[in-house]
Amino acid sequence: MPLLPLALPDAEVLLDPHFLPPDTADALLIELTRTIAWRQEPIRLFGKEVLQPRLTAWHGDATAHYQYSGLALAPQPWTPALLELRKQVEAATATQFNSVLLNLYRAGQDSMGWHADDEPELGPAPVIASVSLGETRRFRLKPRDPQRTPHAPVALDLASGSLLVMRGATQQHWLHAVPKTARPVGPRLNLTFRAVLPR
Ligand SMILES: O=C(O)CCC(=O)C(=O)O
Ligand SMILES: [Fe+2]
Repeated sequence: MPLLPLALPDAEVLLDPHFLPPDTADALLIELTRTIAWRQEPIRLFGKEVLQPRLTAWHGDATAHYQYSGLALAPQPWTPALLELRKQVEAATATQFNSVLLNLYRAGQDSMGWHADDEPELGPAPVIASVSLGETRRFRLKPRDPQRTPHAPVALDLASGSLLVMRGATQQHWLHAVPKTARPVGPRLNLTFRAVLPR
C-alpha cells in the first residue's frame, strides 16, 4: 500500500496503515519483544530523576551517537530483523537511515509526552519513519505555535503494521505524543528510524 500524505499546514506527514502484512507484524512483534535488550531509562523531568514511562532500545551504526531527553545513547548493533525492516522502510521512503529508536509501551499507562524530534544531530528537516506493531495506540499531533500554524490537534490511531513518516518542517512546527489510555490495552512496539548526522 502507498504512503498517503495528510493535509496539514507546515508539515509533511504520510501514513500507510498497511505497510506490513498482519502475519509479518505479529512475528516481528514477538521476535523483537523477546530479543531486544529493553531498558527503562531515567530522565530528568522538572529537575527530578524519574524513569521513562516505557521501555526503550537504540540500535544503529556505531557512528550514530544520539542525545535523547538528556541521555547520551550509544547504539546497540543492528540485528538481522532490524536490518530487514530497515531495508523495507528505506525502500518505501526513498531515505537512508543509520539508526532506530525502539519504544515498548507495555500497557495503557506507558506513554510518550509532547515533544518534537528536533535534536541537532537529526539536522533541520529530519525524516522520521515510524513502524508500529501490536496494540493500536492513539498518536497525537498539535501545532507548536497555533498563531503561526492554525490547525486543530490531530489524532491518528496507529495500528499494527502501519508506517508513519514525518519529514520536511514537521518537527519544526508540530509536536507529537502518545498519551496514556485508561482502556485495557496490550503491548505496543514502535520503531522510529532516523538518520543521525556525524559529529
Ligand atoms: O510511539 C510512537 O508512535 C512515537 C514515538 C516517538 O515519537 C519517538 O520515538 O520519538
Ligand atoms: Fe518522536
